[in-house]
Amino acid sequence: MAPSDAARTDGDEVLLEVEDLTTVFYTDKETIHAVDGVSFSVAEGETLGIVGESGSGKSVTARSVLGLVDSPGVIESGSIRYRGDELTGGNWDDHRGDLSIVFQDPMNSLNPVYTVGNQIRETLRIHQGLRGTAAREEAVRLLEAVGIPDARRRVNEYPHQFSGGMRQRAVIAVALACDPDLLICDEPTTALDVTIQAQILELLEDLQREEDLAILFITHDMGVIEETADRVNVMYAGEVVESAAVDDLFESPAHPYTRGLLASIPGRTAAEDRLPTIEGEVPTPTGPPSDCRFADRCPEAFDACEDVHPEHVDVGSDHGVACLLHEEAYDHSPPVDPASGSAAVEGDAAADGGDRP
Ligand SMILES: Nc1ncnc2c1ncn2[C@@H]1O[C@H](COP(=O)(O)OP(=O)(O)OP(=O)(O)O)[C@@H](O)[C@H]1O
Ligand code: NI
Repeated sequence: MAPSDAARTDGDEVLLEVEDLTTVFYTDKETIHAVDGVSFSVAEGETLGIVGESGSGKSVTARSVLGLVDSPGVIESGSIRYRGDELTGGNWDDHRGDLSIVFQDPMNSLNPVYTVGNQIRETLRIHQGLRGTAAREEAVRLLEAVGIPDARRRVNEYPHQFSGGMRQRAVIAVALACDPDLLICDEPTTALDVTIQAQILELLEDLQREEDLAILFITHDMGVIEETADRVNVMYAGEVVESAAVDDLFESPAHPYTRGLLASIPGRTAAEDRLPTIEGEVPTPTGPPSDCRFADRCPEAFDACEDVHPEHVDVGSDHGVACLLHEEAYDHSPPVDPASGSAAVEGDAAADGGDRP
């Protein structure tokens, strides 16, 4: 049994299971381990967030899951299973419509020379075999479902006649036309202004409920994670460095990188005019890891962090972290055993012989 099976406690069926996924780009200059030993699973109807700075491997993870990694990239090892079926090795075609993706830039996802309705109907034809009136009606229904007013008229318009927010809604309608069980959203709101962003997030939430979708939600924004995700993977330089339920992660972040990302959310720190940011940037992972890839930016790093690659350890129920601060052999944190901690305080108080009134 895979560790992720054992860790899952709810009754929902596991839809997507990624295990030890490694995706490598062999460029002329270097070998980039863009995704390096990543494991996670998504249950039916769940939203799993993937968060991390630019270059951490979020999009390559998404493209790997969809079988869209192109040369010079290859899925080097690992397993991607959809409802138990292995997808790696070229078996994506059996599940093409089951997984669907919404990218960041709606203008690149829509073809400017076809009407929005045309593009939805084409997807309906390929993935659901719908044609003629049935396809036309379903296209209108989908545009209504994603909140486009006057859908019956607008279905005949071209992408450039839509505003940015409406275009992203149209892209989501195209993605839904596959009738997917899992929707992968790769920074779907990053190109939109804040108000529109909030509306799209709300739409995704509604759709998830109504269409019983699981969502893999990719963003660099912890604030968006808080609003959308049930569970979250924090990625850094190709690796998942922490994973937990969202509430858990926000209450007790275990990785210094996670704490850094959380500190950059507006409103969570006292000095709101100058948000703390993590100095430096994500390194390009050019070989198998021999250290903690975050060590040189980490405020809590110690010597061993430069020589030892941290393994995932459990720090709570369904809460894992890869950081030497949490490996016993390298324990640099103060004693955490609450029982012995309180016993020591009582002992001291008794020995002091009544300092307190
Ligand atoms: N086609 C490619 N050829 C070579 N390297 C690539 C290619 N695509 C991605 N990479 C590398 O893989 C690593 C991860 O990239 P990825 O796009 O997944 O990051 P990301 O987390 O999605 O970042 P962003 O927030 O900027 O979208 C980066 O080092 C990137 O340079
Ligand atoms: Ni990306």
